[in-house]
Amino acid sequence: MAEVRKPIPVEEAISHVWDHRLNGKAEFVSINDCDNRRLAEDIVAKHPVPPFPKSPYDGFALRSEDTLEADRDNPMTFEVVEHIGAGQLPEKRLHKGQATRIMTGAKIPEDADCIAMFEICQVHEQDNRSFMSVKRTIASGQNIIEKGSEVADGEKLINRGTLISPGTKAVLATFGYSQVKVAKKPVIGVIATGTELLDVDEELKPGKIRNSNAYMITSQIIRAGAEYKYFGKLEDELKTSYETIKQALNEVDILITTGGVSVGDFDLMPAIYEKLDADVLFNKVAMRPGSVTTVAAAGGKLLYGLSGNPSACYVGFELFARPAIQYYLFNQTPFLRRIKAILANDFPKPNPFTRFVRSYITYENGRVNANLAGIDKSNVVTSLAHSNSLMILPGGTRGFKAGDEVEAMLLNDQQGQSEFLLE
Ligand SMILES: Nc1nc2c(c(=O)[nH]1)N[C@H]1C(S)=C(S)[C@@H](COP(=O)(O)OP(=O)(O)OC[C@H]3O[C@@H](n4cnc5c(N)ncnc54)[C@H](O)[C@@H]3O)O[C@H]1N2
Ligand code: MOO
Ligand SMILES: [Mg+2]
Repeated sequence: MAEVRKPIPVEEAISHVWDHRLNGKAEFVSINDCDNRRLAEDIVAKHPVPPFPKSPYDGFALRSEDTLEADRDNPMTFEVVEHIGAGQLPEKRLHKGQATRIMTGAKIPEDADCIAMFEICQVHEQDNRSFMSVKRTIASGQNIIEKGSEVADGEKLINRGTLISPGTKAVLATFGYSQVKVAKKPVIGVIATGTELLDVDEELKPGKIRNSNAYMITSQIIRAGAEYKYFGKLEDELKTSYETIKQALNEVDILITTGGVSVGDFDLMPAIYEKLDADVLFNKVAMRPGSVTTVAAAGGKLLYGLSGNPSACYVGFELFARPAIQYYLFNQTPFLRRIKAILANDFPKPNPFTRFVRSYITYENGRVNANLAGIDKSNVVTSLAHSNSLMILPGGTRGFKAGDEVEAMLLNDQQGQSEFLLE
C-alpha cells in the first residue's frame, strides 16, 4: 500500500521553512549595475542636502532689509555687483543697495537673504554699470533653499532590504555611492525530473511532453531577485538522479527539483532525501494545488521538492521558496502582499484544503476584482500565463460565490508584507 502522508496547515509548513531560512550576504556593485537589487545597508545622509544655501530661481539675490520701503510707486534700485551661475561661487558679500545676478542652483552670496525672480525685476544699464529695481518688499528667507532644509547630516533615509528603484539610485548618487552594498543574489539550483520530459526544441513524441517547469521556475527565480543554475533534466533513475542532486547541492545555496515527490513507483525524491540523510521538514501540505510540496534541509541548505504538475510547482515556489529568497535578500517584508478583492466567479464546491487559485486582478471604478485565470487544476499549465495573483479560498465546508470578499496574493508586487497569516 502507498504511504499515507498527513497534511499539515500551510502556515505550519511556512514556519518550518522559516526555521531553516538562510541568512543573506552582501556584495558591492557599481551604481550602474544596482537596478532591481536590494540594499544590504541602511542609507544614511553623508552630508546635509542641499550642502549649501541656494537659489531656486533665476533672479537677483538681495538683502531683504533694502526692500522694506519698495512699493509700486517707490521702486528700490540696486547695483548689480556680481553675476553667478550654478557651480560658480559668489565672491562678493552684499552691502546696502547691492544685488547679485544669480541663477537657479547657485550658492547664495554672504549677507543676501532673499531672491527676487527675474519676472518681478526691472534692469537697466548706466555708465557701464548694471542696475535692477523692484517694486515690492521681499521677506527675509524668501526664495532661499536653506542648507540642510531637505535632509540633515546623518539622517536615515532608506532601509536595508529596499529594492533599488530609479528614485533610490538618485539618492545613492546624491551621496556619492559609486559602489553600492547590495544583497548578494542567492544561487538557486534547478533540476527537472521525469523520463517523459523533452527539451524545448524537441518534436513531441508519443507519451512525452516538453519540460515547462524548468523554464517556469527559472523565470520565477529571476522575478524573486535570485540567480539560477540549471542542471538539466533527469530520467527517473535513482543512481544518476542521486548523484546529480548531491553534486548540485554543493554548488548552490538552495536546490529546487520538480517532479517525483508523490507516492508513485517512479517518484524518486523520497528515496533521494533518505540517501542524502536530509531532514524532511514536510511532504504533505493542506493546500491545493501543491499538496505534495516537500521541503528538506541538508548540510545547511534547503531542498525544495516541488510537484511535477505545473500549477502545483508554481504555487509551491511562490509560497515556500520566494519568501525565503526575499529574506536572504534582506527584504523586511518578504511575504507576498495580500489584498482584499471581490470574487468574480462562483466556486460552489467546498474543499477541505486551502486553495490558491490562479487569478488575475482587475480594477473597476475603485473596486478590486479577482478573476479566475483559467482551468484551475494542478496539472494545468495554460492558466499560469494569465495569472498575476493567487486568490486564497480557505478550506472548509463552504463554497464561494461571485461577490464574496476574498484575499489575493499579488505575484508582481514588490512591496510584500512582513508576515504570512491566513485568516
Ligand atoms: N496515489 C496518489 N497519486 C498522486 C497523489 C497522491 O497523493 N496519491 N498526489 C497527486 C498530486 S496532488 C500531485 S500534484 C502529483 C505530484 O506528482 P509528482 O510531484 O510526483 O510529479 P510527477 O509524478 O513527476 O509528475 C506529475 C505530472 O507532472 C508532469 N511533469 C513533471 N515534470 C514536468 C515538467 N518539468 N514540465 C511539465 N510537466 C511536468 C508529469 O508529466 C506528470 O503529468 O501526483 C498526484 N498523484
Ligand atoms: O500536489 Mo497536487 O497539486 O495538490 O494536485
Ligand atoms: Mg509522481
